[in-house]
Amino acid sequence: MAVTPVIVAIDGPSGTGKSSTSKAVAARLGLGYLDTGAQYRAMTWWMLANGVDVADAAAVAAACAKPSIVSGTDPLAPTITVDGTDVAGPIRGREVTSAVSAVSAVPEVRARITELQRSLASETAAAAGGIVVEGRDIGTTVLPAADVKIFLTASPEARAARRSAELSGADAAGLAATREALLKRDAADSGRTASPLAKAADATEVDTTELTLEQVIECVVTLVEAARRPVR
Ligand SMILES: Nc1ncnc2c1ncn2[C@@H]1O[C@H](COP(=O)(O)OP(=O)(O)OP(=O)(O)O)[C@@H](O)[C@H]1O
Ligand SMILES: Nc1ccn([C@@H]2O[C@H](COP(=O)(O)O)[C@@H](O)[C@H]2O)c(=O)n1
Repeated sequence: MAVTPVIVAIDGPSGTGKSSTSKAVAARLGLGYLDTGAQYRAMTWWMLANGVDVADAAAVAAACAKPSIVSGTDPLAPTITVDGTDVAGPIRGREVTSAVSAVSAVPEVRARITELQRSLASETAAAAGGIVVEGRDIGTTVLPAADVKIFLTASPEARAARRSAELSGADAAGLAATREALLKRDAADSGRTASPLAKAADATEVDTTELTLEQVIECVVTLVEAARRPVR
């Protein structure tokens, strides 16, 4: 049975499992995948690489039209380039992670990246039969007409433990520091004026604290399959 393209928005705070879940759901259902956080990180990487003071919102706004940010939407091999350079590794570094909330709070940055996201989402959805887009404001602002909206949550302790597990040898002090850094970024992302991190009124909230990643993936796949409509 032919089905219409499905648009899936997955939002939530840091470390709730958005990327892992979105990639797996997209791969399982044969859909495209867009990591919008990677786009804000790529913009931040470019600002830092070009000596723009990320605390100066006017300077960030004046420069944000310059970089060419290109995202690949294959969930099995997502890519991100800036002016043709592969930045998938550098955008995960500590310097970018510390600066990204300041850059993403600038309205001109959001306007530019939101436009990129909308056009990529519609092109990819048409070509691949749908797309899973993950971020902070997808269900509220970027794609408010998405067919499925999910808001993932988890306790700060669970999120910090998951992040620390990625770093071998993380101790109790490291865990506490990771927890504080996650909460600081969430507070900045939720507190900004322009398109803050928020649950859309019509999103389904999934608390992943006590769930395995596989259980979260199953839950989202079930919601997406229920929303897919046959072509008339
Ligand atoms: N339900 C789960 N149970 C255990 N570990 C999980 C679960 N979901 C995700 N993880 C692990 O938690 C870590 C963070 O997950 P992920 O990167 O998907 O989160 P995120 O919400 O995309 O984070 P960020 O917003 O910071 O990019 C990863 O190591 C992932 O494997
Ligand atoms: N839709 C989005 C997605 C992300 N951000 C900002 O980017 C930061 C990094 O996101 P990760 O998912 O890679 O951790 C995030 O902290 C936000 O500042 C955003 O504003 N909107």
